[in-house]
Amino acid sequence: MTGDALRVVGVAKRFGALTALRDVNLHVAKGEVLGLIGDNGAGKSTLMKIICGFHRPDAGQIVVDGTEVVLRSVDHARSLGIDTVYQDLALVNELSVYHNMFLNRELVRWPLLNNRAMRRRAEEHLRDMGVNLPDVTVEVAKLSGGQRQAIAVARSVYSDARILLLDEPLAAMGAKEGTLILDLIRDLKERGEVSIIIIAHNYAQVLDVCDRVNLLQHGEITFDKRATDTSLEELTELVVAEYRTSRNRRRHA
Ligand SMILES: Nc1ncnc2c1ncn2[C@@H]1O[C@H](COP(=O)(O)OP(=O)(O)OP(=O)(O)O)[C@@H](O)[C@H]1O
Repeated sequence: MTGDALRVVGVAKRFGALTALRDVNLHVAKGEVLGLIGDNGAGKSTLMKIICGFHRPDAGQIVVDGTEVVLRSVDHARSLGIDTVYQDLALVNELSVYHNMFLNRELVRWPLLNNRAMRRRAEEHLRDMGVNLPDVTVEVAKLSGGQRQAIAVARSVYSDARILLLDEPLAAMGAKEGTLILDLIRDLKERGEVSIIIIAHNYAQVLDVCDRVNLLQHGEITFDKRATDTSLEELTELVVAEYRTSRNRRRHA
């Protein structure tokens, strides 16, 4: 399909004797938000790690903006605009919000860090993205999980990420914090510049914020529908049916 920011074509990945991904085909259009769901162990994280350059696939292609790429590392993927936001690893807790925003790309007024400029730009960017923090000089450790996640997403967008991978962005978050992240994702969607893949187990939230939903099962995408064409009942039934099948398989093994 033309206009896709990312296409994954026939991707397979084995870990020794275990086949984690068999033949994954997936696409995300520019500005689209795709929800990736699937049972525990279905291979969702493995797929994300391939897309962000951490794992090399054993077969298949990754196509970014219509060009096939061989991702050599996470940094290489990042240089192509693919970035992942992990729940816990995203930020350095001991540093301030604005230092985190500029981590590894600090603004310098030789021979010193240009703290004032970093602080001002961090404030502007966070405000622009609708992330309202009273003070960007505060240590990240003092913020809530939702605020930390929002800063991590804002940082990726600031560093020109065009394909953002969010692995369980709402896990272990209260309703208020989850709302902060969902609002941020909606805001990014409205701007239409960043394509987002979200792994999530909460299907109501997936339907709320995603344009399309893919189900990963037995190392393949077995379901691909627009969020408006499916329902919480259908998604729940798919996963329950999968659970029953695998339980029966285990019983008869
Ligand atoms: N580095 C690894 N070495 C060996 N096996 C692995 C490795 N990473 C993942 N696996 C295996 O690959 C399969 C898919 O794992 P993966 O973490 O991708 O699933 P998942 O869908 O993200 O699961 P969950 O929802 O529980 O996080 C599992 O059987 C897992 O044990």
